[in-house]
Amino acid sequence: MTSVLSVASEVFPLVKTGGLADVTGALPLALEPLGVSVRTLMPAYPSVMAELGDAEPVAALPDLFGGPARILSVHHAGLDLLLLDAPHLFDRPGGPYVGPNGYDHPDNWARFAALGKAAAEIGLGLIAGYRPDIVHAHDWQAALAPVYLDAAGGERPRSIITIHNLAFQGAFPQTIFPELGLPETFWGIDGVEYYGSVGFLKGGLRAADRITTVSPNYAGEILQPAGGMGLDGLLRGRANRLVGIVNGIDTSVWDPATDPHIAASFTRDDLFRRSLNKRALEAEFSLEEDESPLLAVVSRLTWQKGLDILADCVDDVVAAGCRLVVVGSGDRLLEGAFLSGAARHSGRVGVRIGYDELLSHRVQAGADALLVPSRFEPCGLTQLYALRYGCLPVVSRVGGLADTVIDANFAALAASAATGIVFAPVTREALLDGLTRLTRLYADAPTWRDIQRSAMSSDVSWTASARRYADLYSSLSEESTR
Ligand SMILES: Nc1ncnc2c1ncn2[C@@H]1O[C@H](COP(=O)(O)OP(=O)(O)O[C@H]2O[C@H](CO)[C@@H](O)[C@H](O)[C@H]2O)[C@@H](O)[C@H]1O
Repeated sequence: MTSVLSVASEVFPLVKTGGLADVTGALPLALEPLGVSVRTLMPAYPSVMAELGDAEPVAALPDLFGGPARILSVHHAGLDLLLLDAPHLFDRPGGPYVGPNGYDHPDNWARFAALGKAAAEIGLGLIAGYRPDIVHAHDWQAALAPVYLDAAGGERPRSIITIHNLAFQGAFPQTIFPELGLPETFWGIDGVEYYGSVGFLKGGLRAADRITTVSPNYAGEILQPAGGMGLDGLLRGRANRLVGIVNGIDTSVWDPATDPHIAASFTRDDLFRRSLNKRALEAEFSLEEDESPLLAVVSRLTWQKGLDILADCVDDVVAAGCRLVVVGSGDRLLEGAFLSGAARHSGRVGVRIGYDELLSHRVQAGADALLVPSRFEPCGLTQLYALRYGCLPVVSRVGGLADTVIDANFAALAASAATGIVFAPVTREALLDGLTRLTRLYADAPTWRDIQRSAMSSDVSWTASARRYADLYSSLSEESTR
């Protein structure tokens, strides 16, 4: 049995701001039947302590970046959790990364260096009777775990870092370097130094024994200057250590046949029941009730997601006879652009600014198509939920979107393989062209239903990808420490 310590700043269902949490919450469950036992280390934020504060203390770190910390152990939602209880770093209002004023917590460097340091200490035997074979760090917040393991030298677990989003690199001023407690030699190109700053992700990518990212196509894109966000040189140098494994989704949480959060359950064999969800969604967003295509967005509203391009097209979408619902939050200008679109087109466009997990289920169940015009997308999960719910994804041909959606071109339609619309490049013209193709297909009801059935038959589960992680873990744990 391979033993893995997974390290992340967010884990579904406890704390989620995006797709990272879905992955760190679901992957351990998919690995268990494959003989991989995963313990997950995450910060004990106030909401986590409120729910699980009576967890059992299993280790102490008397001085972790300016205060005492404990490691608590608890089982929750099928996960074997280790909580990093460090009140001086995590017991405060706000979100995991941002304070109530909307700005990053000023000591984020210490908060997440502490997460990496605690992970390394656990990897090296801090908890009596527990010594993982692998420490698997997710994104910049956990990226110092491989660095501290590397710095410790000697016998140590193997390390993996997974890039969920290269845009967030955890860069901090050089002045914090002495506080990290790393050897002087780690200030340099082979350590955490990145153009004169401390780069958490950069350090993790340098130190980890393996690097993974969340789709094969994105693994290729980040080796190019256009997709590498300044790290492509380093990544090219380590390309033989890099692998792309496409994300899955938790198909028990996202199952239209049993979903308790939608108006009417349905399967690929009784798709007519789906229209009850469409009616419910129209009512919820005060939209006119009709049979025109109902398009949807569920997303962080950011440049990455290309939603400024969609915001520019709202009038065209309505002119083409479609309706649109948008659920999301983020960039204030984008929020305003969609809200003003809704004000201009009352009854045709509905917008909900905010984050609402259950509403996202109702949208996937009721909308006809989900729009994901991302400029870059390491994998993307919403298009996977959409496939599962017969809500046809309209995606740009980038990253994991290109790996997971089969465009309804002539050949794919003839082979009954199409599962959505894929457009390129990421421009207003190409998006509108994709939407024109969509409305034509929608008008042809039998073809539309065929595509929905193919979409719903796509394997979006974790099964195949969990196997790939299990194989990676077992081959890596057999390698000896450098
Ligand atoms: N307003 C809202 N209300 C409710 N739910 C909302 C919401 N806004 C977003 N969500 C949910 O948040 C998640 C977003 O996941 P994505 O994978 O699509 O993107 P994200 O950029 O966060 O993740 C990063 O990490 C993941 C995981 O590896 C990669 O798939 C992705 O490409 C990468 O950018 C989905 O579960 C979605 O339903």
